[in-house]
Amino acid sequence: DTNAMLEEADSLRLADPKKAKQILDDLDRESLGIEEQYTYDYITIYISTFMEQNLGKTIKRYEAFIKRIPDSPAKVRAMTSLLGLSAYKGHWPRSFALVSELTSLMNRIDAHEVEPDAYNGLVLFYNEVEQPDMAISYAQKIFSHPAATSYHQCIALTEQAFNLAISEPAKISDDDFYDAIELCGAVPLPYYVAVNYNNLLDFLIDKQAYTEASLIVSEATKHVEAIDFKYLTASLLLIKAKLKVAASEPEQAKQYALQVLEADADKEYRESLISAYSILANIAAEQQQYEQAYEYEKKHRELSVSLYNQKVTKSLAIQEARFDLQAKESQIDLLDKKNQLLSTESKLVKEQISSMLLVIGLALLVVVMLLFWSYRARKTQKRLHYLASTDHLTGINNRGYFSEKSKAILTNAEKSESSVSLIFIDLDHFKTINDAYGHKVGDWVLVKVVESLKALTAAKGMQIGRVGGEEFGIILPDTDSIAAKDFAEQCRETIQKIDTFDTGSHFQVTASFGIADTGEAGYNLDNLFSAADLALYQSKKYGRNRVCCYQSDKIDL
Ligand SMILES: Nc1nc2c(ncn2[C@@H]2O[C@H](COP(=O)(O)OP(=O)(O)OP(=O)(O)O)[C@@H](O)[C@H]2O)c(=O)[nH]1
Repeated sequence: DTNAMLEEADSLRLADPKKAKQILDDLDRESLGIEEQYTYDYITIYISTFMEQNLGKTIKRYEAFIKRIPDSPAKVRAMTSLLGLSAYKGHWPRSFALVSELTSLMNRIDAHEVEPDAYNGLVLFYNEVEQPDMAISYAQKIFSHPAATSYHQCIALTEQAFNLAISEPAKISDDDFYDAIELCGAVPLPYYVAVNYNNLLDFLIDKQAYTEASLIVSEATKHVEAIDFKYLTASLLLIKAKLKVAASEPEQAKQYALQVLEADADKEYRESLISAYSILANIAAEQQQYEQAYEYEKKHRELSVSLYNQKVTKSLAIQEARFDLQAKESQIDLLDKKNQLLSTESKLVKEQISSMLLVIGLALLVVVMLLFWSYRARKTQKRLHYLASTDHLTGINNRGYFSEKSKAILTNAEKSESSVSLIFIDLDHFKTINDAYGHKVGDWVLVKVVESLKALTAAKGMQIGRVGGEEFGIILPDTDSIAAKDFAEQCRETIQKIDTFDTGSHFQVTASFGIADTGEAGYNLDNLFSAADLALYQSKKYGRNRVCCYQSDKIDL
């Protein structure tokens, strides 16, 4: 199973890099999933750190890898390893930038499984740059992290105890170190067990608990010797020397101090050396070996100055890197704020536009509604006018409106001194039709008569109206009674020809006509109406179905 092989290589990468490499070589990288390929590449670079012993090259590989791959857990791991190497190399600007990139990457993605590794990396980094508070805060993230193993917990406990001993010694006790020793022993991480013993001894000596310290020295020696790491050996020897000084055993103190010088012949761990020279100088002075004391004191001073310079250089570089990063971050912050401002502004503009559109929309709606209302009002007005002016049954003007129109025609005619004629038409024996065939047939006759009259009056400027139940009027502009009489005859004949077949009965429809013109009756409407009425009366009187004209002296038959 390729994934199981990859996991095995991963777990062996620190303990047995050669074996891990062997496993990777046996693996077909292309057969892995994309995330697994990233892990494969990460382990390859990680192993190369040990195999090639060329940190510069490894760092370049990590940088290229980080650039190449997308946000992923493997990227978190690579950045964590790179952070360790960069700090070790004293590349402070890059280290601080990496810390910020790493923490933001972890916020962006779900890197749950690899987070404890990253936190460990951050703890060690803040240790290195002497920011104990930050180291402690990341250690605490590990304690509560569900993916943290006892490996992570061991490192976190060790670093927390170490940093608390520096920043807040009142807050911790021997137990904190013993907890770390127990946990690291169970993993097992013998290196960290030894580190914790040394740290505990330093802590005890700092608070002058010499007896307590003496009791665990032999146990500590066992663990430190098992590791065989120069730095640890030198610090433990120094601890022993300090204890002998405290126990007023200068000869033994001197022996241990001299062993420190031997253990760190390359002068790599100057802090132990400096303290050892200081102890040696004091003892020599007490023993009145002043020349010797002077020599030790000289070495002590030299190393102190050199360490001090080294520390100052490092601290300055760290400060500068932190300052640069802060400056960059505040620049980015400023840019962010500017962008936020811009986006708020554009949002505001958008909102203004949309509220303007809303206002325009509302205005349009109001206009449309007003138009609609006025349209409705006009329609209603028209309808009311129609209802007020029209006869329901026949659809022609009713008496009132017919009179109005006639009046207007007369007024105009009077101005132009032209003739106007009025014809009154009254159906004959209509009551008999109603009585004999029913009211509905009577209605049918009325409609039929109007239809025939309308056909005759159409397009001649004449107006027709229903002036009574079975009585109609026609007003004829520019027409004298002679022409009107001809027209009336036409009407009379048309009515007479109405075929009542559709009613289911056969009967004759006739009408009587009365005509008056302005030449005889004048332009007064009432007079004209009365004159036409009179002529109509004459038609009825002389046998119906005929046309009579009004003449001021006589009625023309
Ligand atoms: N079916 C119907 N009958 C109507 C309508 N309006 C009036 N009438 C009838 O018309 C008849 C008019 O009768 P009269 O005034 O006595 O006149 P006539 O029977 O036509 O006799 P003459 O006019 O003398 O020839 C009445 O019976 C009215 O009820 C209507 O809208 N429909």
